[in-house]
Amino acid sequence: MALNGKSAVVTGAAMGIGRAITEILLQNGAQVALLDVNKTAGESLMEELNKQYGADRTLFLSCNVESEEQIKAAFQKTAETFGGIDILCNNAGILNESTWEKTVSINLMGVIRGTYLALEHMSKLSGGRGGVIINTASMAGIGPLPTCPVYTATKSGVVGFTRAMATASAASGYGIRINVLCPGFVQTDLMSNITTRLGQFSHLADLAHQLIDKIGIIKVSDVAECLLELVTDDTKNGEALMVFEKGRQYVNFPSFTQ
Ligand SMILES: NC(=O)C1=CN([C@@H]2O[C@H](COP(=O)(O)OP(=O)(O)OC[C@H]3O[C@@H](n4cnc5c(N)ncnc54)[C@H](O)[C@@H]3O)[C@@H](O)[C@H]2O)C=CC1
Ligand SMILES: CCC(=O)/C=C/C=C\C[C@@H](O)/C=C/C=C/C=C\[C@@H](O)CCCC(=O)O
Repeated sequence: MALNGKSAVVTGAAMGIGRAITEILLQNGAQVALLDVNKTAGESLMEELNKQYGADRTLFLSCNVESEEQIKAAFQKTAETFGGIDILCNNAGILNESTWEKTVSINLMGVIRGTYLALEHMSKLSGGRGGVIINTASMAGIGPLPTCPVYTATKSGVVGFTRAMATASAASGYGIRINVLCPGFVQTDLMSNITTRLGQFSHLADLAHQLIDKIGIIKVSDVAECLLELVTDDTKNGEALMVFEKGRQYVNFPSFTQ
């Protein structure tokens, strides 16, 4: 998919990986709707991006991915402003084992909600022009983290949901490719004060730091470059792309029918 003139939606766009995804999409010619629950950060970033890329290329919409109503309204506004939706990046997520129900609500249910609502705008079966959906999971969705079991569960769920939806989309004729991004440890706010985020597993903080030291920490731009590959390579559907200090690697899952 060439990005010139395409319209994208990025959730959790105001900071971290979502900001990097937004910027690489803009750099490659797309128009981007930035959705985030943090209105202050989102509006500030939009003003910065308007100066760099032009006011007609970005739109900030305050949106909590836990709310069906807010996502629905944001997608409708995006479609009205940009003339449709071609790309969705379900990126918003948190890490907090103390508020594990909220972690599930945002990380997994938010991705499912965004994907299903996007079908109404993107699927060729409902008048859309097809496109691509990229869900941000984590390497924790492939190699479980004992320090944050619920976070791990949400990311494993995003991997499984994405792969199932990719097959469903191909079989249904939606015209939508669906892939999942699995970063390792990335230098963002989510990585700050890790111990406080581990809840009842905070006694495993030393193990957490050992894992981080072993796996290494990458930059948000490393993740954004992988997202660009999954968006632009039309052969990619149902793929899980890991990215960590050793580089990028597609996950080879077992096949039971070939
Ligand atoms: N930082 C890391 O090491 C890794 C992060 N990830 C995933 O990448 C995604 C982005 O994380 P980071 O950029 O690291 O975090 P971050 O904390 O820097 O940014 C997350 C963004 O999402 C927004 N957000 C949070 N809850 C929201 C909600 N309910 N509705 C809308 N927006 C919401 C925040 O306001 C923030 O702007 C998350 O899904 C995270 O699980 C995956 C692998 C590694
Ligand atoms: C481990 C400390 C912790 O809980 C912090 C997590 C912080 C960032 C978010 C998360 O998405 C990053 C995950 C990175 C995981 C990388 C490697 C694991 O899959 C290895 C699992 C253990 C193993 O297989 O040795």
